[in-house]
Amino acid sequence: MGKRKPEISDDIAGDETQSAVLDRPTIPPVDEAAERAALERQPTLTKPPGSLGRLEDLAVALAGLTGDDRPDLADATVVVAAGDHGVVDRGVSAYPQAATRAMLENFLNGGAAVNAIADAVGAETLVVDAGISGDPVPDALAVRIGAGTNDASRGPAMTRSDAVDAVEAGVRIAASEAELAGTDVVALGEMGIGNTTIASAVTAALTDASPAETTGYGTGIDDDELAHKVRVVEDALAANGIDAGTGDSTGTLDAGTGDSADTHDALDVLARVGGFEIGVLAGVALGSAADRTPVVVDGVISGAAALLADAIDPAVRPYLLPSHAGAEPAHAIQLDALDLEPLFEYDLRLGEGTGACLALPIYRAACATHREMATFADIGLGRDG
Ligand SMILES: Cc1cc2ncn([C@H]3O[C@H](COP(=O)(O)O)[C@@H](O)[C@H]3O)c2cc1C
Ligand SMILES: O=C(O)c1cccnc1
Repeated sequence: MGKRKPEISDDIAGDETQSAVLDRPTIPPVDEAAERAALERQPTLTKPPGSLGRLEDLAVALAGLTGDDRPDLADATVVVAAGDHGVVDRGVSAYPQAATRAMLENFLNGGAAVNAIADAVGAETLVVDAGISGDPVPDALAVRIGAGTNDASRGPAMTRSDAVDAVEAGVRIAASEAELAGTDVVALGEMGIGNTTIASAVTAALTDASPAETTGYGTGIDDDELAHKVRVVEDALAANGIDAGTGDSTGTLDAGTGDSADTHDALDVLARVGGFEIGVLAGVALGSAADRTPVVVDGVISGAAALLADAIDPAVRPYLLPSHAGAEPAHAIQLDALDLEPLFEYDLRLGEGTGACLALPIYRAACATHREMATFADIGLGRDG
């Protein structure tokens, strides 16, 4: 068919299956016995049945996924993964790329919004350099896949082996005693100028939504810039042989690399239109789920990571927990695709893990009521008095 190979890497569209190339542990199914025990405990607690609303459902779900019929989410960590994006060359953000590095340093100094919210809700912050441009930032956990990705609007953002490395780095962070192992709940956060463009492209590649439906204002561009950003997302899909808005792999060849993508292969999508921090967060989600640790999704970028994790292994799905409904249009599309009902809407459009951290007190309260409340038997009260 006269295809040319992608310029960046010949192995990017390799025919290995995802499970064959990714080194990661198996994700266990939900523990039905723990879930049943929690469900049976709920009506014994000193409140009219159902009166704690969704907190009751959350407690039962958390029992099933942690395998503990009285779950406790005492130790929480927000993982803030940073990466840079070549697509910023196309003028898609209101801010310069230098903001990624400056904010990474800000996270390490405790000065960002996510630091303040994590402190307020009692969560640790783990700052990860997944591949920002320039030199490594001292004190960040360095799993640098590269110094920023290539411009996805002109061809693959990274090689397939970079995509595998990014996801595996996240899996290792989840398994590491020094980092996430032993944490009761993980919140996903990120930083990377240009990454709402990338999240929009990933969402259009993995769902049936079009770039016009998945693309939003990000850090605050104007309407003309938004129209341009939509075109850049369209370019990214076209340059990578991804049919926009079909959620399907394409037979149509693009003008750019001449190679068609397999949108059923999440690693291929990550390689072509993704980012290093998004791959690392997908790996954190897969690795945490393998450990029965719930993973709270934040805004549109961690939402893209969650979509990728789910496409790599649908067994991750029960471990993904929603937080807020964000302002970026792709976010609602992602949550819908993952069947996640947001807990609240607070007009957040920041990322970093801020919304995911804000949700932690709700999840903790669901567990605390379930675990700590007295039963009707304890207080000697029956329905009939
Ligand atoms: C100072 C500052 C702090 C941030 N914290 C998160 N983001 C958010 O904005 C970026 C994505 O938006 P876009 O795609 O429009 O560049 C990401 O870094 C995201 O985490 C920030 C952005 C800025 C400028
Ligand atoms: O909704 C988000 O997560 C978001 C929006 C704008 C910029 N960064 C993140």
